[in-house]
Amino acid sequence: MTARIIDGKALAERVRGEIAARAAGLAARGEQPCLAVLLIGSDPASAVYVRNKVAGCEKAGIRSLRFDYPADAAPEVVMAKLAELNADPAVHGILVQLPLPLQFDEAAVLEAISVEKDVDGFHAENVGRLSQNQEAFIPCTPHGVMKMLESEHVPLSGAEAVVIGRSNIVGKPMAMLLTNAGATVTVCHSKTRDLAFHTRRADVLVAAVGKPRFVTGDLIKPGATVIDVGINRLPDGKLCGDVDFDSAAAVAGAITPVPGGVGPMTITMLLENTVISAERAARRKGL
Ligand SMILES: NC(=O)C1=CN([C@@H]2O[C@H](COP(=O)(O)OP(=O)(O)OC[C@H]3O[C@@H](n4cnc5c(N)ncnc54)[C@H](OP(=O)(O)O)[C@@H]3O)[C@@H](O)[C@H]2O)C=CC1
Ligand SMILES: Nc1nc(=O)c2c([nH]1)NC[C@@H]1CN(c3ccc(C(=O)N[C@@H](CCC(=O)O)C(=O)O)cc3)C=[N+]21
Repeated sequence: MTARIIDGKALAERVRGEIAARAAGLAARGEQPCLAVLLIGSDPASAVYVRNKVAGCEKAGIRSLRFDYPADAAPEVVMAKLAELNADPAVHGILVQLPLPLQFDEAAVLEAISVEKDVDGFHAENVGRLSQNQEAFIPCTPHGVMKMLESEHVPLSGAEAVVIGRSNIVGKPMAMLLTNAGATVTVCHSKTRDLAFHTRRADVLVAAVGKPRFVTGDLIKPGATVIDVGINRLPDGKLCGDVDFDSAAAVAGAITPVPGGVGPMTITMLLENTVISAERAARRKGL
């Protein structure tokens, strides 16, 4: 068996077309969507992602503001900028690229972003809303995964879903969304005693581990849908996922590639959240 490849890039293109149309409609009413991105430090991977986000905005007709700070920036300076952006009615979304340098209290920075502009969905209030299945900004990576599962008509109600990884930005919100969709969810992590026992039962397996080619074919149930969130840069400069693509594709029913899978959908969901925020602002102003 060879797995069907889930083309995240193609889906992202399609969804971005719809987002661009909504952005154009907003601009015509005088409310052009605008995303502010803050990058602190000079991590090369973060710089690439931020560049991709800004480019994605531009193509969709979303204005972007970029603020770069040195790695030794004072937290007060960044907090003051966040306060300014919170108060700026022309700004609809604010994103602080993670990870942050050590002098920053990450939770405090995320809390300092206004809930209405928290297009990453990392503010505690949005996290709480998601856990209660209330309307909230949903973190972009797991949201993108849900869109991919939806577009592939992968049944989730009653399905066994296994997420490897329990981070705040991927694993936990992923588990929450799958739970809300009716799956029976198991969250695995570095302390999990028998990983294969869990993963081999998964109809839907999401890998967010941060280890290149960690999930091999022998961990996968035949016919399962495998979602590879991992982005790992190999010594030769090539990008690879957390899933060993070749051995996995021989067992799985469907699989996402890296690159061209979850990554492009992550940025798409960021653009969508920014447009949603701008639509709410326009409605408040009666536009
Ligand atoms: N495509 C995209 O848009 C995005 C991709 N990523 C990528 O996804 C991956 C995960 O990101 P992120 O969640 O931020 O990473 P983290 O490092 O925060 O989390 C990794 C998780 O994997 C678990 N883990 C580590 N080793 C093992 C192991 N041997 N067995 C089982 N579980 C293990 C950790 O467990 P423990 O908690 O016990 O330490 C942790 O929960 C990375 O490759 C990252 O680059 C991230 C964000 C967006
Ligand atoms: N506040 C915050 N929000 C984030 O959403 C966030 C973050 N911090 N920190 C880091 C992770 C990582 N992340 C990615 C986004 C796009 C691609 C992406 O576009 N990937 C392309 C390839 C990119 C390349 O060529 O390097 C692909 O998979 O096809 C990858 C990873 C968002 N993150």
